[in-house]
Order: sequence, then C-alpha cells, then structure tokens
Amino acid sequence: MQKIKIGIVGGTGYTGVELLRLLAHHPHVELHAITSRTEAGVPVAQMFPSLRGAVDLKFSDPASGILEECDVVFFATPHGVAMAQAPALLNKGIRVIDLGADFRLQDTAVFEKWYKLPHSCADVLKSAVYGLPELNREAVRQAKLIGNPGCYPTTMQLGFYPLLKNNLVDASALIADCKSGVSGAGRKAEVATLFSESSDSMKAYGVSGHRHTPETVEQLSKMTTQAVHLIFTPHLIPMIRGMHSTLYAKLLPEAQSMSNEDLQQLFEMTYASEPFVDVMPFGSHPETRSTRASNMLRMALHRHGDTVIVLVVQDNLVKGAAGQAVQNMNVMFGFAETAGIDMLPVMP
Ligand SMILES: NC(=O)C1=CN([C@@H]2O[C@H](COP(=O)(O)OP(=O)(O)OC[C@H]3O[C@@H](n4cnc5c(N)ncnc54)[C@H](OP(=O)(O)O)[C@@H]3O)[C@@H](O)[C@H]2O)C=CC1
Ligand SMILES: CC(=O)N[C@@H](CCC(=O)OP(=O)(O)O)C(=O)O
Repeated sequence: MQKIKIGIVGGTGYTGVELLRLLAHHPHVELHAITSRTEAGVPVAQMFPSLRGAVDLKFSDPASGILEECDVVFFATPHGVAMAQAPALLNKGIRVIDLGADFRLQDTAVFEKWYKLPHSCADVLKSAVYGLPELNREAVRQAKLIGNPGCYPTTMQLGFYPLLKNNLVDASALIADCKSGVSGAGRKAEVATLFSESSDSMKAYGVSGHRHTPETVEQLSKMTTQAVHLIFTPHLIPMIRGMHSTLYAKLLPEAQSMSNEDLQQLFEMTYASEPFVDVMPFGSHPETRSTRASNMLRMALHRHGDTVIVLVVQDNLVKGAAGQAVQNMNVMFGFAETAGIDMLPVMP
C-alpha cells in the first residue's frame, strides 16, 4: 500500500509532538511537513530529542506551500487557525483534521459566543464531521474534514452514551466532575501552568461556564429525545498527562429495577467491539496511569441507589487529542483503526 503524506501545523505544541510520536512509526504514512512559525529551519529532533532517530525533518514555515503536497493535514493549533487555512487545502482535495474547536460546533453563533472569535467559514463547517469514531464511524469514513473532539467531551460522551441511548436516565440532571493534567492547557507560557502554581495543589476552573459544555450538550442531545442539561466542572490537577471524569446520572423510574449486572452488561455490549474503550468490572476504580501514553479510554460503573456513577479515564493528549485524530485518519483512509496507535500504556 502506498504511504500517504502527512502535514502537521503546530508541530511545536504538545498535541503536535504527540502526533509526531504516534505517526513516526505508523505503517501507512510518511511525515512530510511539520510547520512552526517560530522554529522554521530547526530540526524537529533538535527541539524534541525524544524523536531523535525517528523524525529527520526540519520545521517548515506554514506559509511555504509545503502543506499543499500532503494528503492529510492535522491542525494542532489554537482555535481560529484551522478555519483560516482549511478551505484552501480542502479545495485542493487535501483532507483536514482539526484538533482545535473550529469544526466541532454546528452553530457558528454558539462558536462565536464561547470562543470569542468570528467563524470565517460557515459553509465549510456544514461539511465537517465530529470525529468521535465510536459514535460516528460511518460519517468519519466519508469525511473530508474532521472536527476532533475536545478532551473532556470525549470522556463525557462515551461515559453517558449507553445510558442516554437506551433512555435509562434523566438527561436534564447530568453531572460531570472532571480532572485534567496540566498538559491539557498546552505548551504556551501561562502563569497557571507554572510548576510553582500548579504542583502540590488542585483547583476547579470554569465552574460558571466552560466551552466544552456546549460541545458536549450538542452531542449528548443526539443520543436522546429528552432535553439535555449538564453541569460540568473541570479541575486542574498536578500531573502532566491524564484525565479522570466522574459522571453522575439519575435512573428514570422505569429503569430503577435494573440490576447492577444489567447495567454492566449493557456497557460491555455497547463497547464490545471497540478497540479503544475498556469497560472494567463493576465497582472498580480506573486509574489515569492505566491509560498513560496510550489511546485507551477505560471506564467503570458504580451505583448509589438510583444514581449511576461512571468513572472514565484517558490520556488527554492521546485519546483526548492526538491519538483520536490518528484514529480518525485511520478510519478516513480505510486503514486498520488501530494502526500506529495500538501501544500499551506506560506503567508505573
Ligand atoms: N493539550 C490537550 O490536551 C488538548 C488540546 N487540544 C487542542 O489542540 C490544539 C493544540 O493544542 P496544544 O498542542 O495543547 O497547543 P500548544 O499551545 O501546545 O501548541 C500550539 C501550536 O500551534 C502553533 N501555532 C500557534 N498559533 C499559530 C498560527 N497562528 N498559525 C500556525 N501555527 C500556530 C504553535 O507553533 P508555533 O508558534 O511554533 O508556530 C504551537 O506549536 C488546541 O486547539 C487545543 O485546544 C485538544 C484536545 C486536548
Ligand atoms: C487543563 C486545561 O486547561 N485544559 C483545557 C482543555 C484542553 C482541550 O483540549 O480543549 P480544547 O481542544 O477544546 O481547547 C481547558 O480547560 O481549556
């Protein structure tokens, strides 16, 4: 099989270097262009010694035209960058996967409200596919443009899906208490992510409103005929990678007679053929480190009376970002879905 040519915009950021790690040994791709405005001309492995011997490219200027030689371009850039550049690439038949939020929300007014940016290509947005393969695989297969989900929304959607899809819980009273490692904030310099600010401490943020709430509600609403209301509270915790989401949902009266075994079986059956979703035994406690550096998302069910609790863990940079983007690419190009992303987590 001929290898496809890969371009990555934003190769100096955390999700960019994670894409490089995953794609360097992918059997069906060739890394062709890694762009950086600030490091153009610098060998990638000089900046990231972890890639010495695996990536021998230099960073290119994103305006050099090299992206037009690619078959697929990943945008590992802040919100607003992909929407400016994707239309020209798409017109040349190049597929685009945006790790940011430019193509996640269907309604440009909602995007503009939460991201404080005008949306510059509403027409292109209409053709974008939300890239959560477990729930949207057939659309991903046909897609030319993917809006890769946010990290928190990935955990919330996969955790709530079996309950909402089967109309077992009250969709108007969903709660998600979520924690992320500091790499979730990206590599840019910010006081909040300094070691002396974020280590040995923990805090909630965005409690009155986080931009992942509208994204998640939009997608959860596709799973149920009920009106969805979600309380989502993110927290920053002192670790580099990893995400832990604790989800709460109240069983509807007609579902309250379900046993714990019934619920467990439902989750196991829902994800039985998914290579990247692991339903652990009922009552277990998934650890973030059991997913570190892998594309696996693990979940476990608990119950308090009529409340179902779903614990979900993933690596925010892999299943929450770069790994999911490669999974989407695999589906789009007809490769084995696990190609290049079937590595085991790193323990301890
Ligand atoms: N970190 C995470 O866990 C997750 C991140 N995401 C999303 O993925 C995207 C990237 O995140 P992350 O890797 O953390 O971000 P970083 O801040 O670590 O990196 C951003 C990269 O974008 C490049 N860049 C910035 N502005 C521009 C521009 N105008 N044109 C071209 N390149 C630009 C920078 O490179 P240079 O300045 O060298 O050009 C840098 O390499 C974001 O949209 C983020 O929200 C999604 C899920 C999880
Ligand atoms: C810890 C931390 O700061 N996390 C980020 C989410 C990262 C992310 O992936 O979200 P987007 O792709 O939607 O930007 C935040 O809460 O803003």
